[in-house]
Amino acid sequence: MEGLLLRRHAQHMYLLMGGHIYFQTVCAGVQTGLFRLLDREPGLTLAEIAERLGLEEKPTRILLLGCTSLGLLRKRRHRYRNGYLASRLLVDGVPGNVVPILRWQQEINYRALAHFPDALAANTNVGLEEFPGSEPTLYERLAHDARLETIFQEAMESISVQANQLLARFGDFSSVRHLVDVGGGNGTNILELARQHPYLQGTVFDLPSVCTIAQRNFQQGPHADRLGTHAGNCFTDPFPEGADAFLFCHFLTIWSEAENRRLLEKAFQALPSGGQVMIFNMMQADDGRGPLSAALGSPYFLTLATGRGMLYTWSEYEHWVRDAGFQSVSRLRLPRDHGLIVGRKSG
Ligand SMILES: C[S@@+](CC[C@H](N)C(=O)[O-])C[C@H]1O[C@@H](n2cnc3c(N)ncnc32)[C@H](O)[C@@H]1O
Repeated sequence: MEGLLLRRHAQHMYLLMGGHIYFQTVCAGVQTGLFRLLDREPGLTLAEIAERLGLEEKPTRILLLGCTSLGLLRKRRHRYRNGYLASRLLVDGVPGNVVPILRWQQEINYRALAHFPDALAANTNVGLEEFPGSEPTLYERLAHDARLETIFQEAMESISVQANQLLARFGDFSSVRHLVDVGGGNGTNILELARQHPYLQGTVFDLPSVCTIAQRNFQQGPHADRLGTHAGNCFTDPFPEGADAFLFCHFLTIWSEAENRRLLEKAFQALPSGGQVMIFNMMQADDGRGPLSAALGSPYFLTLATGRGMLYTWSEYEHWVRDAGFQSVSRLRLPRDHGLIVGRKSG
């Protein structure tokens, strides 16, 4: 019995200790084009795969062994096919694929997260030293590198695009006329909201280099007349005027409690009576036991993004919203560990 128990724990230990290898195996499957190849031509042999990918047979064997034992490929006799996860999530171009997220993890987060233990000791984002520049946040440093900034924004879009559909579908925007998306990134959220709500006017309030990307996306789309950008720093510049709702979408996870309180108070001051504040992101359970998404997301904010954020609990956000002056605070639980908290400025 004890042997069985130990074996099960040992299996779990493999998962914990081999995480870096698992991750690189998945990335290698994407980067070599293996999953794309098997999507086009399922049932190839080792030799055929090696030949088509332009690799030697031995490294191809290692890659196939890794992907098969991780459940990403299925092997029958001598032939390989994509498993469910690989075919749904790891093939470029398949709707809902996570390839941009993997690219972000690999090119931006991976090396930086090796500094996690140091970040715990220093209580700041020491992982930032992997990126040139002197600015205190990842977002500002990315402005020096257009390639990395695009990788970052595409990953955010990929993360947000599914979640945003939940926001647009379940959030109540019926009384909103002008929504400002604070830290709205490349405009994906507001584009989706504008598509679903024909009377909604939207503004992305983000750093200048990011607003350029959002503006380009708006001009290419069908709602250019209703969408715009406002370049600035949400802490040091005034919030745009004329909004009756401020949305903080995957944004308050970045900052400290004190900074979030400041942002919510600033939103309260800038809103007319009846105006709303909306917080939409992954939520940590009030009992602090998870979910896993919150546990895995939080080290990124400490070690790299700003050194000041994490995935906070529902109750923390609700307290801050109330303390900022909002009333009728409500929470809406959504799939993918997401949630929407809304507060209203009473008239
Ligand atoms: C995690 S991304 C979220 C993007 C978008 N809201 C979404 O849900 O996909 C954070 C965004 O905040 C922006 N940002 C960071 N610091 C900012 C600041 N001080 N003022 C305004 N925007 C900022 C970044 O440029 C980035 O687009």
